[in-house]
Amino acid sequence: MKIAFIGAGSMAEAIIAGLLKQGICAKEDITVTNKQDQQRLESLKDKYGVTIMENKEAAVKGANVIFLAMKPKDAKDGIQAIKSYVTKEQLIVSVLAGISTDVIQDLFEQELRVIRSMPNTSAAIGLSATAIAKGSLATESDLTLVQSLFSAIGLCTIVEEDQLHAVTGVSGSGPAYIYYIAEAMEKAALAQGLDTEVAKKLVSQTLLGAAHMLQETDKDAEVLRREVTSPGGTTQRGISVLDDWKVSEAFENCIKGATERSREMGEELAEKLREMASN
Ligand SMILES: NC(=O)C1=CN([C@@H]2O[C@H](COP(=O)(O)OP(=O)(O)OC[C@H]3O[C@@H](n4cnc5c(N)ncnc54)[C@H](OP(=O)(O)O)[C@@H]3O)[C@@H](O)[C@H]2O)C=CC1
Ligand SMILES: O=C(O)[C@@H]1CCC=N1
Repeated sequence: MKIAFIGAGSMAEAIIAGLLKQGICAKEDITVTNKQDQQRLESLKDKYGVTIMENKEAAVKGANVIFLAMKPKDAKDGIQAIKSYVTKEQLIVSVLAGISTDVIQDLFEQELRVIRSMPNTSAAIGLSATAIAKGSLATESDLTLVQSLFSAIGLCTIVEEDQLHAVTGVSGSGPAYIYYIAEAMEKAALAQGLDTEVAKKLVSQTLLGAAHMLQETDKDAEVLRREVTSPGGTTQRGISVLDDWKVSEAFENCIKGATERSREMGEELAEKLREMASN
């Protein structure tokens, strides 16, 4: 299978790294293009051996699957640059946060099969949490194909398209929340007298162990939390501070805000297109 990436940023790299690491495709079968950053393309070529192209026609020609991996704000220009070379036989896979498959089809101005996805950057090590949804013209077999691609680089589940906004708020952005917690815990560990290296190791291993416990035991997060929390002990004191600072509510608002932002980004582009159509 030949895959073209339109956009060569962190998400494209994470998917490329994952696909190659898992042997899903050969480096010769991956073509990458971007807007202008030649140095970035060269570095992807050096690191992964993929083919890099400035010419957009050459980049998409012969690809079975075309990944749209530019920022949502660049979707219009990015699609504009390739749309006359894309054919109905090619499957479009979008990773664009917030942008609906209908809007993507409108931007291409042709009836294309589009699968919308929301992976995360842990794809780079085969641990993405991805959800996908199919556009109106995509088939069940398109969905199965894309699910198998993403399953090679982590977990991949199928959802209704509208749910991808919430998925973005939870697992698309999710790694950043966890890094935020890691940063905060490391900083706090230093304040309590631990060395930087020791703090980093303990924090990352604690996150890793807790994630494995969530996946490998049948226990809910709440049960696992209670098991750590001895009455009158250290954890209870720590958690009571988190409760006092309303950290749980903060997460509720964090994910709500990110979900809303995904909807807004989709609406901003749709509105722009409506304005252009009416002028
Ligand atoms: N980062 C993440 O954790 C996640 C991101 N996503 C989605 O992935 C997409 C990419 O995000 P991310 O990788 O972080 O973004 P980056 O900013 O890292 O990369 C964006 C890429 O798009 C390229 N680009 C911009 N305009 C065009 C154009 N007109 N034609 C071709 N390529 C273009 C840029 O090229 P140049 O450098 O030359 O301008 C750059 O290579 C976004 O839509 C985001 O919503 C989804 C899940 C997680
Ligand atoms: O922050 C963003 O908009 C993108 C989408 C999910 C993760 N990063």
